[in-house]
Amino acid sequence: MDLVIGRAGDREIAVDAQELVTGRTCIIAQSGAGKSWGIAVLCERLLEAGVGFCLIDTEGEYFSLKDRFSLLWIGTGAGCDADIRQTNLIDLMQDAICSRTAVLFDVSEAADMRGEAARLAGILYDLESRLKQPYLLIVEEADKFIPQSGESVAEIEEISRRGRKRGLGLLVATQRPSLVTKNILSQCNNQILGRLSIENDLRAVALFFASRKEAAELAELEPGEFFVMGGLAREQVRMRFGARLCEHRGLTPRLDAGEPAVPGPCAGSRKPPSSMGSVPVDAPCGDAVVPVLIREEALDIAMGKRKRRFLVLEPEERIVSADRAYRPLHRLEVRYVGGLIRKTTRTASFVVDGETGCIVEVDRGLKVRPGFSELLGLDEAAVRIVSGLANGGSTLTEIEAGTRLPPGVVKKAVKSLKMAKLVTEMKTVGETLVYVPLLSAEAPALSALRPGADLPMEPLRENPPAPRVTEASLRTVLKGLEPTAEIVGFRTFYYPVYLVRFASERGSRSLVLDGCTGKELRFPIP
Ligand SMILES: Nc1ncnc2c1ncn2[C@@H]1O[C@H](COP(=O)(O)OP(=O)(O)OP(=O)(O)O)[C@@H](O)[C@H]1O
Repeated sequence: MDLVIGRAGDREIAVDAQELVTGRTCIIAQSGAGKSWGIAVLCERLLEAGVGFCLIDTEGEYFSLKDRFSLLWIGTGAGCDADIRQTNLIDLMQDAICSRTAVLFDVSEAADMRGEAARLAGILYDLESRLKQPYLLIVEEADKFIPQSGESVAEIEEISRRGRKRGLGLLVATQRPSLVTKNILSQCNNQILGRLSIENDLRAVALFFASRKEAAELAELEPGEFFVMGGLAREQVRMRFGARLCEHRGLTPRLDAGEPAVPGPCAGSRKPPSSMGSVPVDAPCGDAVVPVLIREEALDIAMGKRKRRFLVLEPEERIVSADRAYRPLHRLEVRYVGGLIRKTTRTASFVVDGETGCIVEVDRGLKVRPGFSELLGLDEAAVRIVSGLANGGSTLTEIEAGTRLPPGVVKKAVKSLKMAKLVTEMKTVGETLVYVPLLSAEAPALSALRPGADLPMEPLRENPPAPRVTEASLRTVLKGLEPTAEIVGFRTFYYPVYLVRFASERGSRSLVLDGCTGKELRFPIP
């Protein structure tokens, strides 16, 4: 039996249901790349075909399947069909296997997630040793249950080794293959692989590809796109999972750019107003992008970036610290009048680093562009002058003509720009001085700025640093660049980074690692 799960161009892509249900499959992709969507599509197709499965739901994100299908929801919350702590799981699972009923085993609020998963896997294995009915166990967030370092749930390992003969298949999903035990990954004869960009993770799935070059193609995939490989499909294929029949509850929470920032206990001043008393430690302090990298991996990367002693006289660096921190980022929405031929009202949405004023492009990680960093702290006139200076330089009178600013204002602004080392007098033409800009990067045009991707967010429950760059300082810079610019949306969120400090006999240095990709982020020193 074939199950149509998606498309490659105009071709429908189907997987072999027998292989899916009784084989060993891994579905791997970084956060936001469409794993839960893909798993839900697989579940919907299995439900349509009347094939039994049990899904260990760690986030409580699959219960919308009940909107359309009949399945059993075992969990702890209100509305569940059976309570995970009170039900007779052996009888329930026996009935489910025999009647090919799908079961949602929701451990999202269970006190002991691993314990519950172990109990379920043990019961399934024992029942199937006797019943031998095709049935599939789906394990979301496999790194929690079968980690590479630390103890695996033995019952799940056993299913991966000996389940097939009993008709009991295993599908494991993870966003971090490097953190899942190789014992199980290497047993997966079917693979559904989506976008990955962390080097360790690409290395961990390289075993499924003929060459490193092929594996590197994973970094190019779009959300929703996967390679289907192994025995599942007739040939290795790059495809996109199809539409969902039920609502997708794992939707990435969107930052609402238009909403004004609510000054919470941690926004702006870090001290809560006295009337609020002390803030509980776990009170949310804002929205933070979900980190991907764990500290051990950040340390590995830091070790690789250490300066090593090759010559006797070269200093050897030591790692002094590597700590996770949250960097404030501002998402701005700006309205302005633009257009070369016909002037119309336009909007630009973009993200600015709250420490330096750099523009950050948010994709799967951050890309840092100089942006406004050199212009912060200048007044509107100085910004207009330095960003408008011709490369070959301008005289004071030409600046006046170009900016339409009065002579006194131009003189004062040029003086402040000289002090900030952002302009210099290059030459004299007769008696007249010519000023040239010293900006290391051109200020970006508003029309060139992009909003970037929405990354998965969670509430931040620790005190983040207060941003140095304020809405008011950005407003001044934007007005200088484009007099019609108005900020119509401003929201601060937090991005995970690792701050690594090295020391040697010659001094110390620091670097910032992206907490989602592990890449080094080069921010200018404020
Ligand atoms: N095949 C698809 N078609 C349309 N939209 C998709 C598809 N796959 C993913 N998306 C979009 O991408 C978003 C993220 O997908 P999903 O929730 O499946 O990510 P994920 O890999 O499970 O992330 P995480 O591991 O953080 O839970 C979805 O909310 C949906 O909007």
